[in-house]
Amino acid sequence: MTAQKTIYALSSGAGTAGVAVIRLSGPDSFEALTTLTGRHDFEPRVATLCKLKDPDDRSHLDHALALPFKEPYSFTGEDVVELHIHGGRAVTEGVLSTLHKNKSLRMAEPGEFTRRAFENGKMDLTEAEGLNDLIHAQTAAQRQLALRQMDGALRHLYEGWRRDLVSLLAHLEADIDFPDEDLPEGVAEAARPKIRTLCSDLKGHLDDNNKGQALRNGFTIVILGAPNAGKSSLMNALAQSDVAIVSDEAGTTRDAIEVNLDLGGYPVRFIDTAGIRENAGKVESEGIKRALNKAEQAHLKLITIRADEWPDVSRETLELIDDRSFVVFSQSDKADLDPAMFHVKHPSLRPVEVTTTSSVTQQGISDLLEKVERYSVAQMEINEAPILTRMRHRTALEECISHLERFDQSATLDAVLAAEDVRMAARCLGSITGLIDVEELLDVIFSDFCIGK
Ligand SMILES: Nc1nc2c(c(=O)[nH]1)N(C=O)[C@@H](CNc1ccc(C(=O)N[C@@H](CCC(=O)O)C(=O)O)cc1)CN2
Ligand SMILES: Nc1nc2c(ncn2[C@@H]2O[C@H](COP(=O)(O)OP(=O)(O)OP(=O)(O)O)[C@@H](O)[C@H]2O)c(=O)[nH]1
Ligand SMILES: [Mg+2]
Repeated sequence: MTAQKTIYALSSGAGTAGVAVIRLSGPDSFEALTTLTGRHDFEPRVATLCKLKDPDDRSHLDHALALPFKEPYSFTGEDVVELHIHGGRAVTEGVLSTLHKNKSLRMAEPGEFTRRAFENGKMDLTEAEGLNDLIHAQTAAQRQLALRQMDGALRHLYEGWRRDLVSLLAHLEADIDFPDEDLPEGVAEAARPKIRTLCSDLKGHLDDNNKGQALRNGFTIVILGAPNAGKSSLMNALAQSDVAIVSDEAGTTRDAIEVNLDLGGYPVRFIDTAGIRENAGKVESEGIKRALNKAEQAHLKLITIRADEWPDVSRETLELIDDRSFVVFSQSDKADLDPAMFHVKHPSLRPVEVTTTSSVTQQGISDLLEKVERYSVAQMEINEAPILTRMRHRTALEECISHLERFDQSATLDAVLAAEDVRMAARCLGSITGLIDVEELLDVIFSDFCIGK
């Protein structure tokens, strides 16, 4: 492999801070450190206090800690130098522009350090994705999920399955290449039950109610109902902040408004939407279209119905109520209503809960929040089993299953076809971990990272 160009980037966040870290990786990292300090006496994995200077005019840039790592024992597997500098704008800009003048270096692209770690075998793609998830984790449960994936939970699962397929494939191919040799009868037949078991393991793994994806992306709760039902007021009451505009004018909310909450360590996103009604004007109709669109993506819908208008509920509102909905009788301070009335009037509808709230008196708000938390946590709670977190993995696993299901038919027909199905299935698993040739995938995955990571 040809030596890669040495890259550098600010690895800590933007903005003023006590300390910032600039990271260099590649064959010229140590040389660049010498250029900045005029010193050669650095020891791998030992932090050394040193003065950084611009080699052109000897101007003083910072008093810094330099921490070098000798390849292959570094995050990227290459020579790495970390400069732990003072975190102000002038210092970071000064050091970065000095590095910029060094012709043997270039700025890192987003995710490039991690990409090199992957290319040097420090991690597979699922671990790299876990690392990215860890950096973006907003809640404790998301952090745990990401750390588990970084530790290789998915890598071991998918690699195990792939190894099983590769070993079956070896037998099938031996049978094709040496049909007259003294091999056991019906290799394809013998593989059949194993393939079926694997297929059902894969399906079991996929059949997770999208738990991992919900936990990773946040559990989406959409507040819906007629104009003036009190949706924006409810959202503000739940979030305990004035995120959405409230007014007595019907049709106040047009765009969907989001607020993220941490409920017991689990990420929940509330979305307030435009009131749904017929014969709305042009802008409001667009808002309603967006509301219905959000309703389709919702993990849970809060359907607000004004207590003081009951039992008058529009058809549009009733149609939204399903087994992933709570009915919320809003503005309970205006009318005293028993939640049980809902079932009496609409026995065929099956909302999970029916509650009453008032955004003015706060009646029922904390009770609703508790019910919402219980429901969403139950949908996201994970056990020890490795858990699927991405659409990319789901699609590849589904494709893998389709090849395995085709094997069942091919095995009766033709050993060559059967082997090809197994090979394709193994390839699908390999594309998830990246332990096969997946060059075109890499740009997509790593461009999603931050610079300096
Ligand atoms: N200063 C600093 N802090 C950091 C990082 C970093 O790169 N720099 N990390 C960056 O993400 C995380 C720690 N992850 C790291 C992972 C591997 C290696 C490393 O040097 N690995 C070598 C040696 C392993 C060992 O000593 O056990 C290797 O894998 O060969 C360093 C950091 C979080 N904190
Ligand atoms: N008394 C009382 N008034 C409320 C309550 N909730 C909302 N209101 C009032 O009802 C009116 C409409 O409230 P919003 O929260 O803007 O209603 P909305 O459903 O978001 O309305 P649109 O965005 O137009 O669809 C405002 O005047 C609020 O002050 C409540 O719990 N009690
Ligand atoms: Mg509103």
